[in-house]
Amino acid sequence: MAKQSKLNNRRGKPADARRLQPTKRVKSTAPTDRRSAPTDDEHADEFVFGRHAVAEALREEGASTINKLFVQSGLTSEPVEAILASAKKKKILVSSVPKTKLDLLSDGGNHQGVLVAMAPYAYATIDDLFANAEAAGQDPFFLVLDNLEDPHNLGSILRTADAVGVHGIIIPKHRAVGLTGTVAKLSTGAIEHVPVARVTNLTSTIKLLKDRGMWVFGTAMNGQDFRQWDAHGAVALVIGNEGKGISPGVAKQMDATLTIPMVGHVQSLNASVAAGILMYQAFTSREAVK
Ligand SMILES: C[S@@+](CC[C@H](N)C(=O)[O-])C[C@H]1O[C@@H](n2cnc3c(N)ncnc32)[C@H](O)[C@@H]1O
Repeated sequence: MAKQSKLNNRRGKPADARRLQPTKRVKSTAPTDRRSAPTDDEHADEFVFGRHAVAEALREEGASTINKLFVQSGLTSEPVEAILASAKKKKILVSSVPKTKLDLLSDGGNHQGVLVAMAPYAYATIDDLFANAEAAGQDPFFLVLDNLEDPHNLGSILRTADAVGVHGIIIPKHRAVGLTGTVAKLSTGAIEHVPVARVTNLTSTIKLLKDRGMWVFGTAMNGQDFRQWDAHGAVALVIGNEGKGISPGVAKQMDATLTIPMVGHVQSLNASVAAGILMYQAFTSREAVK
């Protein structure tokens, strides 16, 4: 693709070379109160509950490991206010829920009106992703997942991403599936090798990637045939939500849009299938000698 030479000119300076992989959390902040979750509710599979345990978890862990704080609706007391202030300081999402929800998530435990959902894997930063590429001695190859909701899709995408040497995946913090136990299982170990960064605003993160010299490719039904895609250079591939596709704000940031041609009766492919096909096109073209 002609644009590739432009891409190479725009390439930014990579961050410091430090290989980074998502680390499985082993430290328990509240051994007596932590239990496995009964479901994949709220994209986490471990919960810490009870005022003391939650306060301690908030003190020791950051937004990279705590997915969300749940507080019983209408509960106001000094310890709860302190917990809320601590969550706000660490930019952790807070959700006000009925007591029955906390009863369910804590499996009938003594939650005292507060519970935090913990990510089973720590998230990386954008700098970590660049450092991962640099450590591999390669131009960065990232995936951006625009509000994927299905853990099966994220697990499957991680698995293919590992296979083709993706240096990192970027997901939004809100309204999207994160690194859960289900995702880890479906990734068949790939979650250990592909760093995932979780960001507050995908649009501004994509602007930042472009400022750092990346060429950003969207995916939709009205783009260029993906078989022409030469993914040499620093590239990010954006995959859209299962129902809505790529959101309008993110779509505006794309340097080009790729389409996998379809001749059948359905309107689009499953997100992880499309991601797999596109990742392999990137892999094949990046491997090819120019
Ligand atoms: C199930 S599709 C979303 C369909 C959505 N209704 C739309 O109009 O975009 C989920 C994502 O998979 C990718 N995708 C699916 N089929 C594709 C195709 N034929 N070409 C390119 N990307 C595709 C895109 O990233 C899309 O946003």
